[in-house]
Amino acid sequence: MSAPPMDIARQLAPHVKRLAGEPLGALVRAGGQRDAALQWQAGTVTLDARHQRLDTDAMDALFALAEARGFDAARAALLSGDIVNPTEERPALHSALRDASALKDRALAARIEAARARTAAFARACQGTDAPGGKPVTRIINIGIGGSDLGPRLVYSAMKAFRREGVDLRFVSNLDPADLEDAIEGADPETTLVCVTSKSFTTSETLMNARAAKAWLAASLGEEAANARMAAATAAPDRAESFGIAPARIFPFEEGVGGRYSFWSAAGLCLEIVLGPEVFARILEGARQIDAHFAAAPAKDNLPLAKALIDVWNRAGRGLLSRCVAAYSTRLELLPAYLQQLEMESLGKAVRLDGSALPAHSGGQLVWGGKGSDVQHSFFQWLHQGVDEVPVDFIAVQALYASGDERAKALGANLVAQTAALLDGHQGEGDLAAHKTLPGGRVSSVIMLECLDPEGLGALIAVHEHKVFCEGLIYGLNPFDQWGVELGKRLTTDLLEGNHSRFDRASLDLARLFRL
Ligand SMILES: O=P(O)(O)OC[C@H]1O[C@](O)(CO)[C@@H](O)[C@@H]1O
Repeated sequence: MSAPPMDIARQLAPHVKRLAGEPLGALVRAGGQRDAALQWQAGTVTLDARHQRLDTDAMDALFALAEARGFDAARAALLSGDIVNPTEERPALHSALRDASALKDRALAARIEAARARTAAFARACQGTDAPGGKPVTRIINIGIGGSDLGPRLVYSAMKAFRREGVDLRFVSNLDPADLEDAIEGADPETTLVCVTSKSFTTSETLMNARAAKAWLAASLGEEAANARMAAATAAPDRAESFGIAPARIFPFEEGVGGRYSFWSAAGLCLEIVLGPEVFARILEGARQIDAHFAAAPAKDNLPLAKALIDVWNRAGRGLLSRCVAAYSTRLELLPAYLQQLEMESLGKAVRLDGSALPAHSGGQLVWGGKGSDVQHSFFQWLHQGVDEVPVDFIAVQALYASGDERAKALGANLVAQTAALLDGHQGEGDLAAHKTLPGGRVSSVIMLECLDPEGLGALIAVHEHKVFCEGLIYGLNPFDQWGVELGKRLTTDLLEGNHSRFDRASLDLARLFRL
């Protein structure tokens, strides 16, 4: 990561200028080498970027950026467990959680493997009379926020079809008491397990909710039995113990596991219980296959790198701030929210690792989106006829659309229709021609899974994790820290403790209304 900063926009400018004048439809229909150069495959995931305003020369220029930034060495450093998060002096261990064999630090690898065996054993115990309350767990409540919530939430929502019979998982993240009220609805405290998931075990939302959940358990079972139904997943086991959770039910993970990359670790404990260790292992295996592709594929064949470069092209080259993710699958409806944290917390930085400022129109994109085809009836109007161009990532599941169900087939047809409408637009006619015209020329990519099984889900998430790493590398920023979230936490504490001196009048008026 020590390569010097680059003026990405200047290097891409000749290609951006050359391609800006081309009608996108004509560029796409030219076919030839361009077709092959804009499609990638990694295991069961494919990326089709033929609807991007790109050609082979522009792609070559993008791959040259990756080479100039030392892609090969940076990738090796990530996967072998070197310090790739220098502002916190940590490695980034999410790939090692899938397969620790590439780690240089063998003691660390052994710890990761032992931690996995322990969570799997606990998950199995929860299925029978070895469960904390002596009866199989029927309700798991995961209490966590940010990465300690969004990962487990996405995976559970995507993998509902694989959950074990007789057990349900609910999530509590927000401080609104309604979160916990919903999570305990219909639950039997006797057979409920509360998993407190917090890397730091200092996050105030999580700790307050954990206290409230414990009080709910204690109200019907008493203090001791309530404690027995509390488990923790954390990188700070001492703090979890001080909180009152018994060491036997504290499942540690490494400091080098970032919060938004953490569900592969013990932070996925709630998933391992509700899905069973075997299904959880299959999710890891899908991710491991992408890790193997990312590790071995040459730059030009490397799907996560190619996706990163396409996003750099649109952001730094073409100046497009945001990217829309439209997942054409109900099971993947939480993917946009998950990617929002993964990408925006990782790449929402304005300084490079060397402390120099990033130029305008660079750094992470504003990521937003939703579930197709629903979003066609909400914000797609803006994508088709609004003033701004926004690249769209269509997330597709081949086996779903080809399943023979006529609704699923129509869902696939909707996806294809939208990519075509964005590309070609439509020339309106008659008096209202101007209103009925869609300009077209709007870019999109399709990221397709063969099938949304545990392996497919793991692969899809790992592709995005490595993509984010590559973008961080190209921009020269650290995708693994998140200092920007700290100030708000401190100010909240100030308000709750009555330290009002640094607040402005409007803020204090609000504080008074809220009785702070
Ligand atoms: O797991 P923890 O330490 O409770 O943190 C929760 C979340 O808070 C953040 O630190 C900041 O929002 C995220 O990075 C993290 O996922």
